[in-house]
Amino acid sequence: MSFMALMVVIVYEARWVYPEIQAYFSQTGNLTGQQLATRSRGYLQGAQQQLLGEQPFEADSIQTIRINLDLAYGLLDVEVYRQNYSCTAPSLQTINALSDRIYRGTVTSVDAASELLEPIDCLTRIEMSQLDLRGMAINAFSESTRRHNQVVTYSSMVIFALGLLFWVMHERQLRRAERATEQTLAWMERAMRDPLTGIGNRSALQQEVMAKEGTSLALILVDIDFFKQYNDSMGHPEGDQLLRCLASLLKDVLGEQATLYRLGGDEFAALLPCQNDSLLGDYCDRLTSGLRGADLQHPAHPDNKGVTLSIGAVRFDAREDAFPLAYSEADKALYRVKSAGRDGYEVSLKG
Ligand SMILES: Nc1nc2c(ncn2[C@@H]2O[C@H](COP(=O)(O)OP(=O)(O)OP(=O)(O)O)[C@@H](O)[C@H]2O)c(=O)[nH]1
Repeated sequence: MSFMALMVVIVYEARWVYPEIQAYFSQTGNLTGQQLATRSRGYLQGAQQQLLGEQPFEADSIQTIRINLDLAYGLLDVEVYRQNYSCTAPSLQTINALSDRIYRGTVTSVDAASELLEPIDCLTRIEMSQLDLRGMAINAFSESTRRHNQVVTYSSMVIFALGLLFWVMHERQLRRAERATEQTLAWMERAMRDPLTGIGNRSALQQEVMAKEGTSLALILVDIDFFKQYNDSMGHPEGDQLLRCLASLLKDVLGEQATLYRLGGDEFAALLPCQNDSLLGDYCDRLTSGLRGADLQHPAHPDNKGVTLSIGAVRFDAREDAFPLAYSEADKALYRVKSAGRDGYEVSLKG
C-alpha cells in the first residue's frame, strides 16, 4: 500500500519537474539572444574602428568595412529583436544604407563612424535586456526548483510516516492474528484433553485413530471395578486421585508408544501399535501385573481385594469406518469380563 503511494508520488513529481527542466533549457536558449547582439555590436565596433583609422580608404578596407556591416546586419536581423526592441528596424536601415553609401563614397568616414553609434547603442540595450531576462529566468528556475525540493522532501516525509503507520498497523494485525491462532489452538488442545487426568478424551482418541490410518493398532479399554464403592467409602476427591494415579500407572506400564484416553467416569482407553494378537495379550498381562505391583487399596471392594480392573482388548487396522466396530468389540469383551466377576481381561479376535 505504502509502496503504491510512493510510486504515485514519484510519477507525479517526475511529471511536474519535467516541464521545469524544459523551461530551463528553453530559457538558456534565450541566452543566444544576448550573444548575437554582442557579436553584432563587435562587428559594428570593428567597422567603426576601421572608419576612424586609415585615411583615405583602400578598396580592400572598404570591402572589409562592408563585410563587418553585413555581418552585424545579419546578426541583428532577428525576429525576436524586431518584435521586442523598437530600435532594431531603424538600426538595420542605418547599417544597410551606410554600407551602400560607403561603397559609393557619398559619406565621410567620420560621419559614417558617428552614424554607427545609434545601432551600437541599440545593440547594447538589447544585450542588457537579454542579460536581465537570463537573470530572471535563472532566478525563476532556482525558485521553482527550491519549491519542488520542498514538496519532494515533505512528500517523502509523509510517505515515510505513512509507511511506518502501515507497518505498525500491519504488525499489530499480524500479532492479533497470531494470538487468535494460538488461542484457537490452545482451546482445541484443551477441548481434546481430560482436565482431571491431563490425558486425551474420546474425541482425541478418534482423531488419533484417523492420524494413524493404515497401521495395525491395539485398542485396550480399561474400567475400574466397583469405583462407585471406592468413591462412597473414600470420598470423591480420593476417587479423583485414584483416576489420576491410574492414568499415570497405565502410562508407566504400557510405555511411551501408548497414547491414553479417559472416555468418561472410570473408563480409560489405550492405543498402541500392534502387529499380532499375541502382542495384544502381552499388553493386557503387563497391565494386570503392573496394577498388582502398584498395590492400590480399595477398602470397599466386595471381594476384599485392592483396586482391580476389567479390561477388553482388540486389534484392528486403523480406518475411520473400522474403528466403531473395533470399539464395540473391545467394549463387549470388557462387559464379558465384568459379567464373569471382574478383575481380568479378554482379547476379542473379531477386530
Ligand atoms: N471421583 C470421581 N468419580 C467419578 C467421576 N466420574 C464418574 N465418577 C463415578 O464413577 C462411578 C462409576 O460407577 P459405575 O458406572 O457403577 O461403575 P462401578 O462402580 O465401577 O461398577 P462396575 O464398573 O460395574 O464395577 C460413579 O459412582 C460416578 O459417580 C469423576 O470424575 N471423579
